[in-house]
Amino acid sequence: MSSESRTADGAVRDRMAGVEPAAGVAKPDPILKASGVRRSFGGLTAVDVGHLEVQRGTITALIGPNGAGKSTLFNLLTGFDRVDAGEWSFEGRRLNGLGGHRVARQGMVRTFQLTKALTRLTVLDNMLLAAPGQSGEGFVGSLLRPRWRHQEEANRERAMELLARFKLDAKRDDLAGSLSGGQRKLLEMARSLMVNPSMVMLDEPMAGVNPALVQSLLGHITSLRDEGMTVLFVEHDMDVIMGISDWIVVLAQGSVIAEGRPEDIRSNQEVVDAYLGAHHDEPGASAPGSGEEA
Ligand SMILES: Nc1ncnc2c1ncn2[C@@H]1O[C@H](COP(=O)(O)OP(=O)(O)OP(=O)(O)O)[C@@H](O)[C@H]1O
Repeated sequence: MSSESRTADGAVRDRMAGVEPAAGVAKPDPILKASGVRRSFGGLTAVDVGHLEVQRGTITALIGPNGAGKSTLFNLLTGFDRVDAGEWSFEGRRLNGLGGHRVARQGMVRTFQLTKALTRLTVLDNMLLAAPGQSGEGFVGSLLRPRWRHQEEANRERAMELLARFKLDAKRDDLAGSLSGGQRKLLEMARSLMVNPSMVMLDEPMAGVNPALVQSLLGHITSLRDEGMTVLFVEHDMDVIMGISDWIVVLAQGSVIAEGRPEDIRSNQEVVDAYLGAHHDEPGASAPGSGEEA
């Protein structure tokens, strides 16, 4: 770990010092706040979150058993699904009713459990499609061409920078469909950074990734935090969760049942009973339902 990273870790710990490990607890400087967020599918309540705050500049893990509502909560907060009730704000701005693209423009982006890379486009085109203000070029576009050309050049430069950072620059002209599962995850992460977000939400970034790339992905996630971004991620692998998270939020049956630092969560009997079970002490063990593919 670099000394820069140690400093960032320390800074995060200082900011979280004194925060009670309790479900719904207020944070000193929350970037995201949600209250009373509910979503049902027929008779099933998938999400029912009383209150949740995410501290700026942290890596926060959202964990819980299969069907706990983690992906649904991600979808709701990022404008990919509609709440039945509740409200939430990002950087103090209410996000209710905004669709995914508008949420991303506010600085909060997400990746998907199943990567959304467009397999028949090149790696570079996938990046460019995620660029801000990307709307295709119609008749009006052709009139505005000079201004757009400048924007396009800036987007291309940013895309190449990010591809280099994620070691995908040599693959820029390959079809995204030819990438391995792990490389697609890297592409997904790189794409999400095209809009210069202040918060990234990663839905199972390690699922289906071989162990060598897991290390690389972990390094990238830590770097995002060390550069000041806030990371909220869903993950099943307990080693990853305990090793990388500054804070952990536990969801069960749609509600937050516990929050805290990794050591708080490890010793929380309710969480152990509800989720971790016998798995939490076994090195390399994944929690139930991790669905690991590689
Ligand atoms: N579009 C939908 N229609 C009906 N039920 C849904 C829909 N989306 C999610 N659900 C249900 O809502 C509950 C929460 O699902 P969700 O996918 O959010 O859980 P999760 O915690 O992300 O699970 P996993 O760890 O398996 O990905 C589940 O019971 C699921 O079957």
